[in-house]
Order: sequence, then structure tokens, then C-alpha cells
Amino acid sequence: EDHQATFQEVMKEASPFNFLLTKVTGIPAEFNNKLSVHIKDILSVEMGELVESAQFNFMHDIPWLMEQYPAEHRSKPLLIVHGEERQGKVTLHEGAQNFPNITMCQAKLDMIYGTHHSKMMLLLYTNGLRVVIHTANLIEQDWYQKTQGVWISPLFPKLDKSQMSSDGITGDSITHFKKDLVEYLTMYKSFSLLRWKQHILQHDFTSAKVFLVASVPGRHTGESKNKWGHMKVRKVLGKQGPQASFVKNWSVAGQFSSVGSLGADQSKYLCGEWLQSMLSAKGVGTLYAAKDVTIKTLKLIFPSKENVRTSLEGYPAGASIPYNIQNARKQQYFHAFLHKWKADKRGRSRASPHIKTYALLSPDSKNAAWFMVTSANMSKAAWGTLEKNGNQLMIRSYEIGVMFLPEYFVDGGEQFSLVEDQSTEATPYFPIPWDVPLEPYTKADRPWVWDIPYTDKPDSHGNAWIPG
Ligand SMILES: O=C(O)c1c[nH]c2c(-c3ccccc3)cccc2c1=O
Repeated sequence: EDHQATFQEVMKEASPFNFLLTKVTGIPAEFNNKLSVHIKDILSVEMGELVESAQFNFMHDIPWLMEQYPAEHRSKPLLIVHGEERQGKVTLHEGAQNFPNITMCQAKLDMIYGTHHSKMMLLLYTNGLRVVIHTANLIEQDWYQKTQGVWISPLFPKLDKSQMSSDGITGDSITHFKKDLVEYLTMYKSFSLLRWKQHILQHDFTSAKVFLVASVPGRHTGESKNKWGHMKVRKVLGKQGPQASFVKNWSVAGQFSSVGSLGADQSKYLCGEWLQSMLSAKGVGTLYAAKDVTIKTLKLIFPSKENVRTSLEGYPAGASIPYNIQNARKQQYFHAFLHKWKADKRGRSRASPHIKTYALLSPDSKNAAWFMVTSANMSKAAWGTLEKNGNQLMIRSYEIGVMFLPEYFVDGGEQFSLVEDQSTEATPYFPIPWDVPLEPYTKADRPWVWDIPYTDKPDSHGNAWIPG
């Protein structure tokens, strides 16, 4: 339908998963009316009367960001949480100098090569608090013609004083979302976030049905080893995941917009460590030994050169897909797992993916046992890498995402349907961004690499790509 859905209609349709995509300029209206939001919708007065907000991100264009708030909200206190240092920090502060309502919080990055990737909005209203976890930088380009993911929490009402307890966390959900979010904020050791920690403690998060999956820089040992990165996934799936017998022969799907150095062969990190966590299930630690992993077990979705060339933005979309030739050359094994970006169902096959999503897919790809949307790309820096004989998880970056498990949305739920007309009460439809079944690269396809030239075929704007 072409009528502009109101935000209330969108949020009603989005329930109970509240997982939406950003609106894309240049695709048919119907695809922007279905489970889609723009940043102005998220910050609109329809969501509530704002008291103050916090914007966690990697890139912030502050004058542009202020434009996205409705006029009556532009003077409300705004905390910018970033990881900029040196000139980047100077430039960021310059952008903020005309806005007296802005406070800056520089996340400490003690691990070299770490970045503050987390993308989250904390929105305090007169009648409650909302958490938005998403994948888009706070720059115009990221909200224009890309595929981005957004999880919008329910409105968490204020706890009344009687419900508050001095110790411990009251008003949490069975997924411990509130406790995990408070612990994440605590790791910044920042005074300005102490205030937001208080706001969160004072609100009732019992309606939060997702698990928080986050990363914070450091060398995590003991209990903390399982609080972050891929080891949090391993813990959640091992305790509350699908029954191992139910998901035998299912495959992990990983979809991302950048790739780090994963090591000389797949058995080390990709299949030997990271995949072991993603394949974790109730009852057994893992489902496959690393040596048994085949391209049946792991399906990776990453834009091919052709995906980028023919995208709405053309080759410039590749400026946000920073896979470098140095890493690509060292890990040809990785390319065997690759599938194209295809999203016809959502009208976004040409909206270059900046979203990052992960799932456990049934052999026929018609069902999923869990789904995750996160800022975390396919890299050790984001997910962490085990050290000291598996006793320590080393993470370089801040990341944040949410994980959806069926049984927290449907009593006894075991799987989501990925095909809308085959969903039932017991197997609700989950609106994934990409098309299933997945389409493997052809022999001629190459993964997008951002630091080599492409002059053989012009892009959708008639241009070549000659990196600086
Ligand atoms: O977290 C995010 O969203 C992103 C993180 N890094 C990006 C980079 C980059 C690549 C190497 C070194 C520093 C920055 C380049 C272009 C887009 C992104 C990006 O979008």
C-alpha cells in the first residue's frame, strides 16, 4: 500500500520482535511502509516527550544529528558516546560547539586497533525509557540508501519507589537484559554514564524479551569470559538455546559488512572458535567438531563486487565495506563460504548492507532457531579471541546487539518461520532482512575489496572505482 504508515502503525506491526530496517531512498514506497523507520521517526514526538537522550556510535555528524531531532527536542540534554581520539576528537567537538545541550563521553580504548562500534540510543521520556540498538552511523549516508537494522525496545515504565530495592536489580526480565545493559554501561567507567545507569535502574524492563550480546575491550577471564563477545553467545545458547537434537544439521548464517584477519586457515578461528560458539545448543557444548565443518554448516553473506557495482550508491557504497586486499589475499578459504547480498523480499537487493545479522538456519532455510542483529562484523576485534589456553577472551572493540530466541516470544517456541505464509502461532514469522534460500557466489564472483581499483565495468552511476 502506498499510504504513509504512521509510526504507531509501524510499531504495532513490528511487535513483538520490534526489528525494523531503515527507510531507503529510491525504492518503491511499499518497501518503506513495511517494518521500516527513518531516524526522524525514532526521535519523533510520537515516541514520547523527550527529557534527555544518549547517542552511542562510531561516526557522529552532530549538526546533521541535531536536525534529526524534532525542534522541540533539540535543546534537551544529549550525551554523545564515542571513541574518537586526537584529530577525530577535535573535529567531533567542533561539530558540537554550537549546541550547549551536548555533553561528550569518550569511551576508553585501551586495546590497540579497538574501535567504539556500538550503536545505541537511550531515550528518556516523561513517561518512561526506551533503548534503541541499531547498525547505522549518525551520518546522512548511513540512513540514505543502505540496508540497516534497528531494534526498538518497548517503552519501559518508571518503577515507583516501593518497587526499588537498595541492592540488586529490580524490574528485570527473564533474559536479564536490564542487568546486562547496566553491566555494559559500568564497563565504560565514565561519570556521565553513571547518570544513565541510574535512569535504567529506575525503570521496569520486565517486558524486554531479547538477550543483550555486547563486547567491551579487555582481557576477560573467569566468569567475565562468558559475559562478552562470542562467549556470551556460547553461554546463552548452551543454557537457553535450541535443543541440540532439534538443530542437528542446521547451519549458521553470518551476514556483515566488513571482515578482519581470521587467520591462515578455517580451523583456527572461524570454525575452530567463533563457529563453535554460534553452533552451541542446549545439552551439548557444540554440534560439530571443527574438522567436520563444511560449507553446509556455515553460510556467510557478504557483498560481492557486483553487488556493490550495481547498488543504488554504486561503487561508493564500498567506502563503507572496508575489507582490505591484504586480509583478502591471506584467507582465500573464507571466500568458499560466501553468498551474495540479496533482499528482494524487502526491496533492498540494491541497498548495500551495512547491517550485521547472524542466525541458525534449518537445512531448507525455511526456519531459524535464533536471530541476532548487532554492530559486530566478522572479526576477532569484535567477537573476541580466546587466549591462554581458552581461559581468557581478548576483545578490542565495543559492540552491541540483541539476540532473539523463539521460546521467549512463544511458549515452548522452538523456531521462527522465515517464510511469511508458512508461519503459525507456534512458529511465528520473523522478518529477516535477506532472502532465503541464500545464493552462493558464482565462480566468477569476488568479494568486495575496498582498496583495489575497478575500471572494467562502470557502476550504476557510470563511474569506475579508483581508491585514493
Ligand atoms: O562501525 C562502523 O559502522 C564502521 C566502522 N569502520 C568503518 C571504516 C573504517 C575502516 C578501517 C579503519 C577505520 C574505519 C570505513 C568505512 C566505514 C566504517 C563503518 O561503517
